[in-house]
Amino acid sequence: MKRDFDEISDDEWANHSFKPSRILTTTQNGKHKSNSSSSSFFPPPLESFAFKKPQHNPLSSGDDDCVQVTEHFNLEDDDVEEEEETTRPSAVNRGRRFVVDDDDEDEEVEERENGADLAEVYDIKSSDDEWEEEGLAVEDDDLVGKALQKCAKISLELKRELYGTGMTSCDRYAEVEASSVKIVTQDDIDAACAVADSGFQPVLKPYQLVGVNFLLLLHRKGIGGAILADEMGLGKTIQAITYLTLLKYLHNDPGPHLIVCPASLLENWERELKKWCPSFSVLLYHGATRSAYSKELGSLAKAGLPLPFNVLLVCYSLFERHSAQQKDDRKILKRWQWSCVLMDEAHALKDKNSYRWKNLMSVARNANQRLMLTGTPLQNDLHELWSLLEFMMPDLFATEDEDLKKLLNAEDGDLISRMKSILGPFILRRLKSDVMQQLVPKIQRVEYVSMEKHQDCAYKEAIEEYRAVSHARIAKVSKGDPNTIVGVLPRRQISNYFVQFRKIANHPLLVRRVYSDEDVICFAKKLHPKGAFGFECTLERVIEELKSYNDFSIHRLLLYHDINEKKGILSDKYVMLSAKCRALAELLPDLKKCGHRVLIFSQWTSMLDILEWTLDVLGVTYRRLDGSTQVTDRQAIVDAFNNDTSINACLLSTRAGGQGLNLTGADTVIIHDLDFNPQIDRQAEDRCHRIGQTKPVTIYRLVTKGTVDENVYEIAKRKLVLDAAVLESGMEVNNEGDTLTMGEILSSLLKV
Ligand SMILES: Nc1ncnc2c1ncn2[C@@H]1O[C@H](COP(=O)(O)OP(=O)(O)OP(=O)(O)O)[C@@H](O)[C@H]1O
Repeated sequence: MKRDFDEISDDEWANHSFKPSRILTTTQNGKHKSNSSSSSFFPPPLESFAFKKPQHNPLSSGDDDCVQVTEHFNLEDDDVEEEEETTRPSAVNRGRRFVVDDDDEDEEVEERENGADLAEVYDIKSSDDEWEEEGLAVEDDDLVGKALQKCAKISLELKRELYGTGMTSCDRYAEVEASSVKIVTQDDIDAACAVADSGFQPVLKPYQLVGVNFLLLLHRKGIGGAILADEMGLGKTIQAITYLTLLKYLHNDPGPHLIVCPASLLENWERELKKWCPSFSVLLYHGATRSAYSKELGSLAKAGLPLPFNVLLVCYSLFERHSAQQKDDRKILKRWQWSCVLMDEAHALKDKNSYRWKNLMSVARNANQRLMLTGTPLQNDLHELWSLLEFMMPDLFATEDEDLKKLLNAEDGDLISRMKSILGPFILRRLKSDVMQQLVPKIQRVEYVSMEKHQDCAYKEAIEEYRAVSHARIAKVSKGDPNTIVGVLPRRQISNYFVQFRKIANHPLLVRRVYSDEDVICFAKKLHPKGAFGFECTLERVIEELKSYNDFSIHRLLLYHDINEKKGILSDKYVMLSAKCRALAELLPDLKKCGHRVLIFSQWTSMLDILEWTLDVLGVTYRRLDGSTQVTDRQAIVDAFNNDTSINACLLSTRAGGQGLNLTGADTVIIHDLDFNPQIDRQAEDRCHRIGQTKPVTIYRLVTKGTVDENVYEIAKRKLVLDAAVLESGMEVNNEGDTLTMGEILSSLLKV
């Protein structure tokens, strides 16, 4: 079957976490006890964190903007694709900020400003006996426990610093508005950000000021990583930019900083940097001009000259591909000692085995600090969260992937509380409900829609077809339960069936049912002489290709080639064959009449095509943004939508349009098809529920009744329980209800 769900690759589907890794069982007598509550555990005294203004104001010196090229300059640096990159000793040692590796005492350690590495400062133990004394001994195979040991002292010290001695058991920094740590105040920010001739005066909200202090605190303590995980739209970008400004102002550190973000956000970052820190020079390293800059940067590096900018802004794709140009780019990036490598939407690093993770790590490992911004740090499971931790602090969290995977799949209440303790010192997360009482309300609605005859028949036919195929297969290979396909059908096939059911639940035109094989042969005969598939293509090949098309794709092809005979181009009534499109037909005109403006998200571009048709039929004006939209056009589309109230709607693919964009021109979000990963949908809904929104926001989730849509919704809800349990204080996992795997769902659907 031809792939027509462009936003999701086959690999992604195959690896999609449908597994119910979060059947959460709270152990009654958990083998491991959380160490964070150990009261017999007193860390060594720390230096004072009191804020001192520098004697010398770095802003007054023009030369301070110049940044030295690292001396570890190696033109022959290999890219990470060449296998053992991440374990190469030189890469590990070069920029190493602290060492906690128990048995490698000879490691070369770069001394910190205050003359000691973190392992020394926090007196991290090297032998089991010493841990035993502290009541923190763990078994050899307890990977989480080991990491917890390493974090415990850092954690306690930082918590004490933030909360005072009475509150060391607090799990997160959310409530630190009353924090005793005030390294900087708004006055300091005024002084640091003041630029002559600029009418703009940045004023941080109180919790944002806390966020900046949190980052400065970790920096002062020489902690090489941090995760700023405030909910979407609370201003992480602004806090990060202010922090970088203060590094220059307080610590005479003008960079260079490397900022990595999704392509859609490059322009927004450039704009916010210009607005909030106009004194920084920023180089956007992307698109056509990149190769020109690449040569220039390469020459600068070769000549050992300082970089002429404070911030280099790049997108994640630079770390994903294997083209010669991208390999060259990465080699160049590795040559500089970055002060801060900042990753926006850092959940993009949830897969430690991806090229993106490894390539970016090979650049970021040497940085003084790896700062991650994400409103959704916990995506599908704890294993993915660990990938983020390992990226942030490789020395602390690196471990054998396979062992960890097994361990973190066995999620339970005790493990979750231990993960909370591990995260404690490094993560700052505030929820909108915590800090922005004045933020407009968000109303959640789930619309269960009912299929009518055509769609219902299509769904039932698909069940019959797949049931017959899978039963034949089961009969052939298995003598076991005839009603389970798990372990009998290949995973990919289960996944394909599931996708087919999801498609029909979304729109029946996403499969071929209207056009028969005879129709297809007839169309092929018309299309072949027109060279629709190239003039060298044989008629047989055209027929074969067309047979793999869905109804909508054939309709579009006929439309394009103007072939409109009997049962040719479909009439508008076909677009209303889906329950969801009919729901839109009811909802959108009303919303338009009341002046509401709407964001409509789908995971599939082919579905967005059908939605365009639907909106045309309904007379709703719209813009569209998906993965195929030129990066240079994306901000213009966002601006056009936000500023032009005559545009009623914006169609977005959940992947390309769901992250980072500010679309406060809308006050309504429709999630047309839900993702298994609820964080993806959360990201999408917060495009308009954010600072700057003045109207209450309504979120509609469309779920087709009696289809796998309902299972996807259940799985997504369950995953949010884990998210709240790990990242929110006071929330606990519960054992109510099991989450089925995709295979189990299909088994029950296909059983006789
Ligand atoms: N203190 C402030 N004063 C004025 N505007 C602000 C302030 N803080 C944030 N904003 C504005 O609020 C909007 C949301 O901020 P931002 O994009 O930084 O949020 P975010 O947390 O990074 O969101 P996401 O997770 O969706 O990327 C932006 O338009 C930003 O300019």
